[in-house]
Amino acid sequence: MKPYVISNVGMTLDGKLSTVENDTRISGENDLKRVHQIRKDVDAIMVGIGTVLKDDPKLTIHKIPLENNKNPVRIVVDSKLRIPLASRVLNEDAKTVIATTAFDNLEESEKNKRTEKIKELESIENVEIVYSGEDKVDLELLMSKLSKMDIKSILLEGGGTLNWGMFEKNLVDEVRVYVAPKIFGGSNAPTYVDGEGFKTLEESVELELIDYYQMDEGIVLEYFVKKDNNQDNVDNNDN
Ligand SMILES: NC(=O)c1ccc[n+]([C@@H]2O[C@H](COP(=O)([O-])OP(=O)(O)OC[C@H]3O[C@@H](n4cnc5c(N)ncnc54)[C@H](O)[C@@H]3O)[C@@H](O)[C@H]2O)c1
Ligand SMILES: Nc1nc(=O)c(N)c(NC[C@H](O)[C@H](O)[C@H](O)COP(=O)(O)O)[nH]1
Repeated sequence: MKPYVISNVGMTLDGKLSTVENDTRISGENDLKRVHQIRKDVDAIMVGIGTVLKDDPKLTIHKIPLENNKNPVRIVVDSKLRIPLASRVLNEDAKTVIATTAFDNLEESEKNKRTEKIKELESIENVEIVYSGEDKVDLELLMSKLSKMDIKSILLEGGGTLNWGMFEKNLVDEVRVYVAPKIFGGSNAPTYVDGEGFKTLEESVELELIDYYQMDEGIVLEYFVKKDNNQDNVDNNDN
């Protein structure tokens, strides 16, 4: 079994997640409230280390009242443990899982640096480190470990590289995108799904429209990710 994954982004009409200079003012105020409602509905929020380094997000519920809810678990996919200790995502507002990789194949000095960083991270009360794969995080293994940690639903917020990793492994179940009436341009600007890319239509992700509606000055599009049959069988066999 794996957690149910909802991918949500704020995107410009030309598919960008920020400008080339990392201006990320895309969603309007009501859309941010929509995003925080999803945060309230899920067990965890997941981002890649690139997003933490660029945005320093809090990844807590603060645009709508938290009421008696707890903040969702924050998951940062960070294969080389680059996360700065001062990151807001490491504060005491919620539990934080750092998803990283084994590193016994590294040479001595690198190994020592990792061990040092792990000691510093583990000294932070609400931080847990989860190891999956080598070089880059094995996202399928991570999903299975998170499911065993009672994380049954995840809001995947991005960025484009992590979104690619998750789509490539067919780990996304739902897509919700706010499309702003803006054009950022820039072949180097981050897009919704970056990474290697599918080579053929057959390999690509197929979506089934659930709903669409206006929001602020933009429009929200919601889809299910179509799963091919044998993938469903695989999921069932995991039960
Ligand atoms: N507008 C939005 O909704 C939104 C949401 C999130 C991020 N962003 C923007 O996206 C940009 C960050 O995106 P990004 O692509 O640079 O970084 P990212 O946040 O996607 O993090 C990717 C990094 O995660 C690590 N990683 C480890 N294992 C991985 C795996 N198996 N697959 C993929 N990544 C793995 C790697 O270090 C990789 O470089 C920033 O500009 C941020 O503002 C925008
Ligand atoms: N849906 C959405 N619309 C945007 O316009 C935008 N810039 C983000 N960015 C996603 C990123 O993961 C964090 O949502 C923000 O960086 C702010 O996060 P916080 O409020 O600090 O938790 N997400």
